[in-house]
Amino acid sequence: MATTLSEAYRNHPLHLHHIIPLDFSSIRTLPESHAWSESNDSDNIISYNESLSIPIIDLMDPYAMEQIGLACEEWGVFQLKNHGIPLSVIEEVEVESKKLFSLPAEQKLKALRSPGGATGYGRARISPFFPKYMWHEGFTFMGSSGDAKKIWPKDYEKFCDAMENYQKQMKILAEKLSHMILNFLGIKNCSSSSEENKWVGSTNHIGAIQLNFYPCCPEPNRAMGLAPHTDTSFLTILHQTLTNGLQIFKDGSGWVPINPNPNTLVVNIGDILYIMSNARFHCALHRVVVNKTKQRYSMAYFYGPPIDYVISPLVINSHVPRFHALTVKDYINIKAKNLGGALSFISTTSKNI
Ligand SMILES: O=C(O)CCC(=O)C(=O)O
Ligand SMILES: [Fe+2]
Repeated sequence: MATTLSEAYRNHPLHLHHIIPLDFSSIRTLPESHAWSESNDSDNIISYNESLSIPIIDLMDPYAMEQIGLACEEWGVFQLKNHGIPLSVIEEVEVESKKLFSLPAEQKLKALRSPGGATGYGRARISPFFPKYMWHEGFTFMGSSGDAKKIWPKDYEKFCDAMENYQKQMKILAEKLSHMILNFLGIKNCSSSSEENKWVGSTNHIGAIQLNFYPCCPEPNRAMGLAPHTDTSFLTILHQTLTNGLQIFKDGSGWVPINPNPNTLVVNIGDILYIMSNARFHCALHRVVVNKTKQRYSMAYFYGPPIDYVISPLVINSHVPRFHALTVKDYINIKAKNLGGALSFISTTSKNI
């Protein structure tokens, strides 16, 4: 699976300086290379406010499907409790991620992502689109992590077991949520749907884990943990440790924090579902800000259709399709070149295509 995703990235290899993270353990002041202008932040951050809170949905609630659908329309993101993933599975992943990121830089670099690769250790893949570097390091894998074996040739088993369990659980949850969301959209009743959505629940899908680490930052107001982006996935399920930082952009309101709640996962829709919903759902633009005294970790699971699947708006009714149909691979290629401009690139009303 990693190979097929790499096929999509191979045409857009990155320079090494966009892959190798800073060795944060030796840094005491914010380097110019990581100093973003102040204006991107404080004015725009909305503090936590009852009327502007991301919905928390109980998966056991009999009306969960409707609540999820409404949250996707209004926010493109929601928090999920009673999700069924055992706490021990999440705790182990947290322990193993912390172990990984606390290793000396030279050990982590043994698993450095290759320039055209999709998996391994490194900066966020969106780095080349921004003038400054992010206060972040990450580790990506799909299926069993061969890269963990490069880091720990003998002791990789605990890490790999924890990650495999987490991935298995995340896949089950992602399938369940995908069925609910497609049902909400009425896709189940659409004549061509059963063929089109066969990837949900099959082994023929893309499932990737992204471990993120945001070290303490000497000048958090001038730094950026993860710059604004949307995920390419169908949907993303995220566990965050108990440090604030994740924010979602809401038109007319600005950046709204998604503060961590114990035993609660964050679910956001990705570009592929946004396209399939014909823009009925909200596009979940998000970013991460950093902290002076608290480290932050997150573990994202990206779920989506296989690379050769044709994505197109499925909710047409009397509406005009707002996007051109294209394969996942072609969309990944367009996004690798355009990032935030990718959706307008495939828009039926834009002049780009
Ligand atoms: O760290 C987070 O909370 C968000 C991570 C994220 O957006 C990503 O990995 O795509
Ligand atoms: Fe993201």
